[in-house]
Amino acid sequence: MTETLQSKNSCELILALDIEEREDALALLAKAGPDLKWAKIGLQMFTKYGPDYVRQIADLGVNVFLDLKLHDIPNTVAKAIESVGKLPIQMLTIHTCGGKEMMQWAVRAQENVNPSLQLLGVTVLTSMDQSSLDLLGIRQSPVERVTHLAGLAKDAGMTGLVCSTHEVKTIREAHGDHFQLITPGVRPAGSAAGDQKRIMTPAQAREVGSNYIVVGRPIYGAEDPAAAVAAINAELNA
Ligand SMILES: O=c1ccn([C@@H]2O[C@H](COP(=O)(O)O)[C@@H](O)[C@H]2O)c(=O)[nH]1
Repeated sequence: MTETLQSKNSCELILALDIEEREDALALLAKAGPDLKWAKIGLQMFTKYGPDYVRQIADLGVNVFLDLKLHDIPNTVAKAIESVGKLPIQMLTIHTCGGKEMMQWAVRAQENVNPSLQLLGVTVLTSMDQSSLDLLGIRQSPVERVTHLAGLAKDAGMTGLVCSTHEVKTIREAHGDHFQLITPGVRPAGSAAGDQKRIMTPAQAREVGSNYIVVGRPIYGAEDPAAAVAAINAELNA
């Protein structure tokens, strides 16, 4: 599938495939049908099934977001991007808290290996709140921290971020449409938050200006995952 990155006014669903077995993930994608255009492969499935699994998912015709959250010294991150950047993926994550130099090396590696790959900088994980930052000794609120990391990411040449829906407006005010904003921690009304702390519904995410929402458990844990996908898409397109 040839992907087109979203404009500011539209918001698209990415399904997080944090599923135990490869066959179950493939069956879920088959059931979701053409309404689902993006699948996210994270550490759980990539560490178990590797690059061949990425190719298998891409062969189904969905765009692939490889969520490896790379965080290491600049050279190591750049080399990892040179490796996975050759896979049929449209998005890849690194951690912005790896620093400006790490992000600069990452951007250079991405531009060399796959110029159309959207590199995304993870800011403050959506599972964290003020008390999580306090425990780390970070004297900033989540929104202050995300805003600071967004500025660093922009200076390093990054054009995509992973943040929570709670920071989208602030980032848009500061940087306009510079960034593609991908927001996990999205929960349809009535769904369990689980470990997610900074959450909103799909409709609220679209309203604040997210380009993409990432949803996992409320879909693959639902009795009818295809219906859950349809309901979220209906909310995003209302
Ligand atoms: O800040 C972040 C960055 C990444 N994630 C990932 O998104 C999904 C969310 O899954 P749910 O089941 O909908 O909670 C998961 O793969 C995370 O690794 C995130 O949640 N927050």
